[in-house]
Amino acid sequence: MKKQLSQTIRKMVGLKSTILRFFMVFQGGILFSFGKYLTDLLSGTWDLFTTMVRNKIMTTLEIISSDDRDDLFHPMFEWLSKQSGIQNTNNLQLLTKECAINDYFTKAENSGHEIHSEKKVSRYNNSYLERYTFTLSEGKHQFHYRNKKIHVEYELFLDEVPDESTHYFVPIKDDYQVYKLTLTAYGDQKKLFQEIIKEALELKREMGKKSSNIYLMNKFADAWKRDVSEAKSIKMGFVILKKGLAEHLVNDCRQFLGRRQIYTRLGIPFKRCVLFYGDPGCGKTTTVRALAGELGLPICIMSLSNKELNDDRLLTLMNKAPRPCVVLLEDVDSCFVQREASDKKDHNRVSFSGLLNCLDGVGAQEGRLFFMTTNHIERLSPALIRPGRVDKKVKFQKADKHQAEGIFLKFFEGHPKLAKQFADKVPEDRMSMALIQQHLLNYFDEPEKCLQKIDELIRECEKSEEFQRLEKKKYKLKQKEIEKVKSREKEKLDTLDGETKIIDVEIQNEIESNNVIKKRRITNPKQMIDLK
Ligand SMILES: Nc1ncnc2c1ncn2[C@@H]1O[C@H](COP(=O)(O)OP(=O)(O)OP(=O)(O)O)[C@@H](O)[C@H]1O
Repeated sequence: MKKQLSQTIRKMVGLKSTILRFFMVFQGGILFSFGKYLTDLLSGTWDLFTTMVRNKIMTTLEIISSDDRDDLFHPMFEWLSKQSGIQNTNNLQLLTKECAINDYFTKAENSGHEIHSEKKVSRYNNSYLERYTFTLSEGKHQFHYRNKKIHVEYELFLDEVPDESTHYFVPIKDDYQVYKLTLTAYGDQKKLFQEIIKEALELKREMGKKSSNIYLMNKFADAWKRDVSEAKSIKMGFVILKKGLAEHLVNDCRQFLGRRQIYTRLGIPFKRCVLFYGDPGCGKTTTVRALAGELGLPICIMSLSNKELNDDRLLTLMNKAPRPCVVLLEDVDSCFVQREASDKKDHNRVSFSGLLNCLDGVGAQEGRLFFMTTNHIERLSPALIRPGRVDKKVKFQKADKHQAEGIFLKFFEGHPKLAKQFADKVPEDRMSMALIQQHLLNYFDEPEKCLQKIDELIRECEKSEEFQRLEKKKYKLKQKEIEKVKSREKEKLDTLDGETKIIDVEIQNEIESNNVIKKRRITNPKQMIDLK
């Protein structure tokens, strides 16, 4: 009985202590949570208060680098690096760069930075410049602009970045590096910041003139990324096309760009679409790049066979492209073989209707110059290339005499005689410009050898199946032409009543490689003409 009682008392005491312990922990938890809530509230209120005070007495300008826009970050960074106050700081970053001498793009890139050391080095007969410069480093800096002190904070975001619209932090995608520049000055300095922005914009224009202005799709195919490889923009003089074609294309584009008001007045979408078709390596892509360079427009290049690209992303890209700009859609045949193909809609790919929406959509109507390229025009759906959708079709053929001579002169400027001989040797419309370029590159320093060795290349080409096919085609066309001329002459002879007359027969045989005009003088009309 005693034992039982003592056990019951012990149990009750144990229970009580458990309850007591539980309450103590609970109480502690409540106190901790309350404390945390209170400190959060206080720090939040403090942040709000300091932000309000800062906004009242200071002006702040934030610039965030972003890969999907033609933003002001890089020009602003360049501009800041030029400011003497920034250069005087002890908080600098070393930028090591090697560039080809006379590489104006790289020079422009580094123009503002204090040069720590510069050394000329020679490698494989090329001169390079090894340059060590100081640039803005991460952290806080300050400088004076128009007698006002400006504080600069340069931050790098590795995991998250503040979203522009919501201001919440959002995760950064894999291949993005996001930087932020914050400029702060006391007082209402909006005007001062506007001046700074103006100067940065001017610098951006300068940089834009010298850089490539090429935009490529990013890894996710949902945004444009400026091509930072040191590819420069090329001009029309770089490509050697059939006589008159380059001028025609430039004039056509210039005319279009100058007709915005006419298009608007007539209610026609302000866009132009040109299809370049023909053999590979004949200069379709290069011509589009050169046209963009000549017109001083940015060029956005996209390959429709990219697996990441789909209809939605294509539209997004179109809306995000700079305006006006040149849009190059490469190898359109690879995705849009036939209209029916769109029925089997693959969600990871661009559908036929997706491309049509992209060409006809609102995003396309802002002075966009579309260029589509294909090696197989016959595979394209007629709906894609109908008038109104495609305004112009240009065929790119293999090199003619004029092109062969031009490209030889491009490599060996001081050898016009050799260039003529070279062009005489190259068979018309049999070799692509890319193939001839490869040959010229093989004998870069030896123009005579280059001329001599072209015979070997021609012999090799003659063995190829394509060459044989083209030869057969040429033979058939020639036969047809001869038949036509024969029947025309026969008709004329039948109407001559046996009189002796002089007939000049002119055959401009386009199929003939040298475009020679053949003349036959026939004194006796009754004589049979053999033109073979
Ligand atoms: N007309 C040309 N003038 C100068 N260079 C040319 C010309 N055509 C081709 N090339 C040279 O050949 C290479 C390939 O040219 P490009 O890519 O423009 O050809 P393409 O017709 O677009 O070929 P593909 O159909 O295979 O895409 C480039 O390096 C370019 O320099």
